[in-house]
Amino acid sequence: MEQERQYLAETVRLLKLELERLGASIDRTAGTIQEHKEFMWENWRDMDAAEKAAMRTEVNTSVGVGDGAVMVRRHMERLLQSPYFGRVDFRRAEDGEGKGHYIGVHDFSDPQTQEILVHDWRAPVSSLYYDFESGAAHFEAPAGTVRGTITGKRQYKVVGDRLEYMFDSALTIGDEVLQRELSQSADDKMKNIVATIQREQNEVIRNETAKVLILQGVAGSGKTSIALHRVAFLLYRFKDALSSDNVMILSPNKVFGDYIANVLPELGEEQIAEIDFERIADRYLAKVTAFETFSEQVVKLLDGVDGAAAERMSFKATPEFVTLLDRWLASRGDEDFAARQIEQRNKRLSQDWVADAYVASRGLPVFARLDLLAESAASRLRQEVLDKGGKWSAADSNSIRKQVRAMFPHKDALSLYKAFYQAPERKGLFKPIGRKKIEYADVFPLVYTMIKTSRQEGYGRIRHLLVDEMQDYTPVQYAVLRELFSCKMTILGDANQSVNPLSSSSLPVIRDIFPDADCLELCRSYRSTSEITDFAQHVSRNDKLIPVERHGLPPQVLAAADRRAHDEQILALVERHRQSDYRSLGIICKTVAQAEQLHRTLAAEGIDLAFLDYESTEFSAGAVITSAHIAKGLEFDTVIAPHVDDTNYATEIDKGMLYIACTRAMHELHLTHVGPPSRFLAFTKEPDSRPAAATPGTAEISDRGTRTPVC
Ligand SMILES: Nc1ncnc2c1ncn2[C@@H]1O[C@H](COP(=O)(O)OP(=O)(O)OP(=O)(O)O)[C@@H](O)[C@H]1O
Repeated sequence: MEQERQYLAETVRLLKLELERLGASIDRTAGTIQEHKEFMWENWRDMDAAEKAAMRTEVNTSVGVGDGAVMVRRHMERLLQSPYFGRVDFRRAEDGEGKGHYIGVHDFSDPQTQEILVHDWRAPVSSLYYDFESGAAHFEAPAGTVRGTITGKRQYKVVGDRLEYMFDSALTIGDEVLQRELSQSADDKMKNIVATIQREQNEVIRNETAKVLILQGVAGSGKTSIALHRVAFLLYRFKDALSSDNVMILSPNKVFGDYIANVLPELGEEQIAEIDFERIADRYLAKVTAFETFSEQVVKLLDGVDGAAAERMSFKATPEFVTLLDRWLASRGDEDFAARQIEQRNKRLSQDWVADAYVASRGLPVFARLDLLAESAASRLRQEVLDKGGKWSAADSNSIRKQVRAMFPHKDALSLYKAFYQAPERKGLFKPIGRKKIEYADVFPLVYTMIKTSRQEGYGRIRHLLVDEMQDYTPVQYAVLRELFSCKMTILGDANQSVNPLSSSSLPVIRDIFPDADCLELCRSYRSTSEITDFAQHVSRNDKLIPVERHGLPPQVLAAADRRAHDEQILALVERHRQSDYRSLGIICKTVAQAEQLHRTLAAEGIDLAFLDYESTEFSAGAVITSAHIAKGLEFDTVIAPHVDDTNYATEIDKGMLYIACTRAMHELHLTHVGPPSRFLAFTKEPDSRPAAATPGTAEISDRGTRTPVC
């Protein structure tokens, strides 16, 4: 113990010294930059081009050095908050040398001796901590595999220079610390989990080779956390080739983007850019057509769609649809183009010349071929006219472009896409909303048509794309992603949490789209108490799910005589939450409209709640009211699911929403209804299937390691 205290005290002392040194060095660099700038302002006129260029380079170099030092200072400051969280004692087989390796969020070495005092959790040696129990172990160092024996593993909770507790854990990363972490109140934003990453999660984080990695994980298995830790790992591992500017996350909505925004900065990395499918659609369709959004489609679905609309959605949500559209588009260029003579200012290009010129560009998208043909025809005729002393104007080139366009019956990608539905077997499967707006189901088929028929700029600078909520995207959306992002991808989601069963993708379908992908699965669920997980499992069963044992109050399903009594019940639950130690509360309704109405009712009673709808961009901590769709990916200490009446939750889509709402709860779940409860809660009336009552607030800790209480 004394040894541990000394190690911590020495590490903190050196960290503080290093911070001071860095501060002074940053000040000096800032001074140098300022001097250079002043010199430049004063002497700019007298400097020649070479001197100016040299000066600029010098300033840029100083700025680069300063930025680097600022970044290291940030890391040191972060380490000072908690210098390390783990230690692994490893004896190398090669020379029998044994050493304790301390692990924290960043590397830190003694500036004098260069001895590593803390290893970054992403460093090769740190994988020992996550991947092995006591006994034989190995890790991949740059020079090759290092083999040896783990003689001990220890976990710490260090705050500043105080050792709050530590555990010796011979086996996996101790349940004790994990239990403590999971029992805590939800943070305002998603937090990092470096201290308790589990082995199966580490495998996902440290996979360096997959071009595409598909991660299927049950609700609460840490998919999103793990994907963000994976980004941090890749940025560390490939720091020379990859920067945060090259990584992007495709997230379901802006609220979710805000919720996860802290994880990478907490891990010492810059935030990565975020995008959603709506922004992609907007980028390509803004000047083409108005379109229904995903959220509008969800609202429509929850209100109930007719059979024809369901058929249109399902048809466009299959891999076969992509193949069909692809084939049809590929043959348009040859089958629908009719070469004709071009004539301008009494000069002609024969039909054969046109046909040959068009054939020469085979392989390019059809509208690019037409543009190329028009350009070469105009250039040729222009030359002939000018050679004879004539004049050529922009109007002549335009006229040629028109003549060429007239050889292809489709004006643009939209009319081409509409023509796809003129085939008798597809009649009625395209139905615009009014005259100018297309349904959501047509949005990505149209974007795909645009990409396949004309040159479109993609996202070339992105080298790694994270795709969250993979089950909510259709094969044609993946086809669009493949065209726009020719980079590595981490694709994650849960087939059990689809928002729209009519147009979602199952794991096998996604696997077929990326046949070379590495597929990994996370089955342990960490978020909720065993009682809540068991309850949610009765709503929608997933046999693969393994709950992490942690106990709390059984979920309550509360009946109310009428609407007024129902709202009073919610008021009482909100009050109860206020009196508790829990911080965050999510009131999760089926739809945004229901959330809005209840928000108004509760506001009239003086309850202050943050209302999140599709326009919201920020995740507010504390008490929130929203819909299940928007709550996807979020979590709360306490969840209240109002109006779980059978009329409200009756369809498969409703069931999905109920499951999402229940699985957002970490510690407490309450459901309220008027009239008969939803059919999906019928199990609550069968005594045998109810989760066993547990003592509130007790956490079942399986005692794997020896506990050394400190302080
Ligand atoms: N190894 C771990 N140590 C501590 N906490 C963990 C660990 N793994 C996951 N968690 C916690 O479990 C919760 C769920 O994580 P996350 O939101 O990443 O899961 P998810 O699989 O994306 O969930 P969902 O699909 O249900 O939205 C978070 O509170 C996260 O901090």
